[in-house]
Amino acid sequence: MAELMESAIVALDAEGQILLWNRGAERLLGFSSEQVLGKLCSSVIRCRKCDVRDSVAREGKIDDVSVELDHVKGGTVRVRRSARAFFDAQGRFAGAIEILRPETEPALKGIDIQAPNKAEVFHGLITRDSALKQAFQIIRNVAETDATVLIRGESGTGKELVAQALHEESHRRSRPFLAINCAALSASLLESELFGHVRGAFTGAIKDHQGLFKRVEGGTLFLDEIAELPLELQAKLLRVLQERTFIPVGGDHPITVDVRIVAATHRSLREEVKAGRFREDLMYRLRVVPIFLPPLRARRQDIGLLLQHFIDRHNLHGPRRIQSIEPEAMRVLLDHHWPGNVRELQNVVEYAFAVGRSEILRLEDLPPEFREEPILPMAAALPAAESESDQIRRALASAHGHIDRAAQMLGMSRATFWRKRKKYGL
Ligand SMILES: Nc1ncnc2c1ncn2[C@@H]1O[C@H](COP(=O)(O)OP(=O)(O)OP(=O)(O)O)[C@@H](O)[C@H]1O
Repeated sequence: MAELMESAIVALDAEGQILLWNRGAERLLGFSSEQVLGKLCSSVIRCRKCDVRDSVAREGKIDDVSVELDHVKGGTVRVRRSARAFFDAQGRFAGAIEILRPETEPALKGIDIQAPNKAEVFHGLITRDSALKQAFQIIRNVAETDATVLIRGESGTGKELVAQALHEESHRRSRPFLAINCAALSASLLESELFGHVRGAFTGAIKDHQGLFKRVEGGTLFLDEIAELPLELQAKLLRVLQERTFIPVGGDHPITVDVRIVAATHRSLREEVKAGRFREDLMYRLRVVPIFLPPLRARRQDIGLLLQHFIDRHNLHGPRRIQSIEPEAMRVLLDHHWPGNVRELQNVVEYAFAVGRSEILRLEDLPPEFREEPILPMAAALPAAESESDQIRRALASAHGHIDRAAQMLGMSRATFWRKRKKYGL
């Protein structure tokens, strides 16, 4: 208890007005309670890039998020912020209580994040899995460097969240984080999107267009599905990595940029190099620090944890509450192959909330593929009335997450299949 009294504790209402400011907060940031009570937190401690309150309202809590706050003497203090929301009688977000710890202090007692099988929360990623916890540690270690990071993992394993975590943990956190999917655009559009173009570079280029590399200056650029980057653009990316310069489409002089690249792939780049589709020199440049995210089926202990997490989130906001999971439904969920990983699990919970009516999550509240194992040899075998999203879901389940095979089953190109999957959140 004495320790809690020493911690910096702050309470805010839904608008961000400061309701409570204890002695610990006075010591940490230098402002007296008289100076801050009743004022807007954004005008006093001016959190850098602080969307923390939005997250608390949405998620009900945040754990150990790194933020930068103003100190009374000028300058800033980097703190780790944990918060719990409180709600009014109608269930509306009414404010939050926060605990702030200086960045250098060890984690809160009682949250022993290193112990095996204990859940660890890291920038929105939750896990009990030791391989994923190791990945978090690598992220913490390399975040402050400018080393290029290559994240490998199946779709829905949290690659984009990891890239964001790297950005948030790095000195670039107050600069932009931008992401692009290299599989979603044609080569020429992708080139223009990445590097920009000058007026008159091609028909329709009526004015200069700033590319992502320029817009992200000082920050982090996340290149998802990097294995799909066309060969001609690979040379251009290599140049950015080696010389920190690029030439916009149609331009005639190089532009210098300071950008950290984080790339991700669900394929082995080594295999792509062997097949002649990816430049070996670029692979080495990109995978200075490789981070592997295991699929959900390889970390079964996370299934229950994530189910609970997503159910809690819905319980907090929606009209319906789920208090327990029927044993048969739980068995099916634990046995599932999870080709779409955490994203798929998130969607299954959403489906169950939309379809079910009781406080118990039952087998019949799960999507159809959980009730009968799908056998899907060809697109022709699909029931005519099935929606496109259901077709994609079934194809993915049948192909055990193999994107190429699933796309082939539905007679789609990889890129089209990918786009549709993203559209339906599968
Ligand atoms: N460990 C985790 N804990 C909580 N949520 C997670 C976790 N991993 C992923 N998610 C959630 O799952 C969804 C998919 O994550 P994300 O977009 O980062 O995956 P991805 O690997 O980048 O997928 P894709 O390759 O298909 O773009 C997001 O809503 C994310 O918040």
